Amino acid sequence: MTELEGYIAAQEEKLRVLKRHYSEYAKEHDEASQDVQAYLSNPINAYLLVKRLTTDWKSVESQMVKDVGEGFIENITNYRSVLKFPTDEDLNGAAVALMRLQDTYKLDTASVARGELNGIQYSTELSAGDCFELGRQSYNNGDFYHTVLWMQEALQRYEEEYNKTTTKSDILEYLAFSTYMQGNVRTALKLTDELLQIVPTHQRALGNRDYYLKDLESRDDRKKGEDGYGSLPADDAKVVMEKKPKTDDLPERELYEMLCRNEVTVPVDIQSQLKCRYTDLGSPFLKLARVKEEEAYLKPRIVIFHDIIYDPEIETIKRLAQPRFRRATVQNSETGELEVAHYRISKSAWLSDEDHKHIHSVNRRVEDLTGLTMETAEQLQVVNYGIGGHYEPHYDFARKEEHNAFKKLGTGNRIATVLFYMSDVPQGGGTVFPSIKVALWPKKGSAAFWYNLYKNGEGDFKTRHAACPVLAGSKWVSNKWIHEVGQEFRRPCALTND
Ligand SMILES: O=C(O)CCC(=O)C(=O)O
Ligand SMILES: [Fe+2]
Repeated sequence: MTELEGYIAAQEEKLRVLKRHYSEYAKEHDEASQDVQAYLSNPINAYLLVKRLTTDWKSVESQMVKDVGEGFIENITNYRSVLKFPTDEDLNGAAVALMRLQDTYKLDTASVARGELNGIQYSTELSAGDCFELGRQSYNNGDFYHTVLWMQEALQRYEEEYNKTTTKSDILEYLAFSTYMQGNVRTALKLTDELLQIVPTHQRALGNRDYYLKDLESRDDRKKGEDGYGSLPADDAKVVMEKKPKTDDLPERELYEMLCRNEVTVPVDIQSQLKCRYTDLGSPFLKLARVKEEEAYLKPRIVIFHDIIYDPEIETIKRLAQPRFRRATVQNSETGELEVAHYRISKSAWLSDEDHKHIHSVNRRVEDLTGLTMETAEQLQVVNYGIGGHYEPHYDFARKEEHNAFKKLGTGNRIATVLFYMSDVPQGGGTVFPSIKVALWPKKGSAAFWYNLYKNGEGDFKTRHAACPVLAGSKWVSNKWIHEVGQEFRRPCALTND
């Protein structure tokens, strides 16, 4: 901002000098043109005219070519090497996050454009240009469903805008083609005609119009029993249509999203069996400091410990994690390699006992709560989800077919998970278990605990869970993943699941 302000001031100064020169020229020109002969017969005028067209004019020219931006651009470039500016990829990520929120929480486009999320007014409105950019990002991702929604919104806002922030022809071009890709040829044709009324020579629109007309004809022919499918125009052929929603994961997906919207709850007959209690969990250490334990489900047993991690500890964890944050990764089930994935969007870092006495206390507490050894546990994983951050349904344990998972560690599979909530989340951000219809809502200071494996070592598929997208606020959690090795006497194994 400082550089831009400085640049504007320098540019204004340049224009001020040029304007002063101009008005001098204009004044003299007016006077001279009344009677050129008389004007030039005055030797002083003659001298001044020559001067104005030589040294003075050189100064005007040099002012005109002077690049006042150079120094400011240089400063901005220097800043960029120190401050990390967002990239085009970040812009795309932010747009995708908005679409994810829109889908998961069933937000209608007009409300989002008004800056309203689930009835709560958060931000300023989006301009037609802002909506257009969201549409354009969706288009570049091959997501024509959202392109149509956002281009329609852009169009509506464009009509109402006094200071136009985009052009109608640009909106129409994207809207028409995406409408076609969504399978609506007639509307695409209508929109293209509208575009051609504004820009009659628009080459792509003319080409698309012919194409849509042929497509319509061939559809009519097909109806008459003839064959032939249209193909895409060459320059658009690379865009592959993504159908929404994907059908293969529909049931779980649907449940997951419904749980995130708090539309599903645990069946009443199960709910009625759930208890909460103060307990020492059989730990001598907790005898004098019993914990608040609340059951969230029985098979598998999922419990919440309330007020189990303290604010000073949370502050330490956040402070230590922040500089170490990297984009969260997931393990490729075939290669065992860690990689970034669209289905897990967050930042994460690992903290160990040695990092701070608070980390040691937290780990010790996990041991007391669970009765399991921390000898083979992973370090504490700190995770921060921003707006739209999420983790789609997954298991914490490795499946049999994942041969490379956890092998290097030599500590067996992830027997149990303790998930600490280190922030409240104003909207969204639940931890949900689709197959048992459980939703846990983050509450600063509490923790969830469950076994991922049965006593016979088999994975419990009902523990499949997800972190819902954060709709408002920032979500902080810590994972403590406990492993099998060393638990032989603490959680003796059994021959069967139950
Ligand atoms: O953040 C959550 O609510 C769940 C996180 C989770 O499942 C994981 O990190 O494995
Ligand atoms: Fe998980």
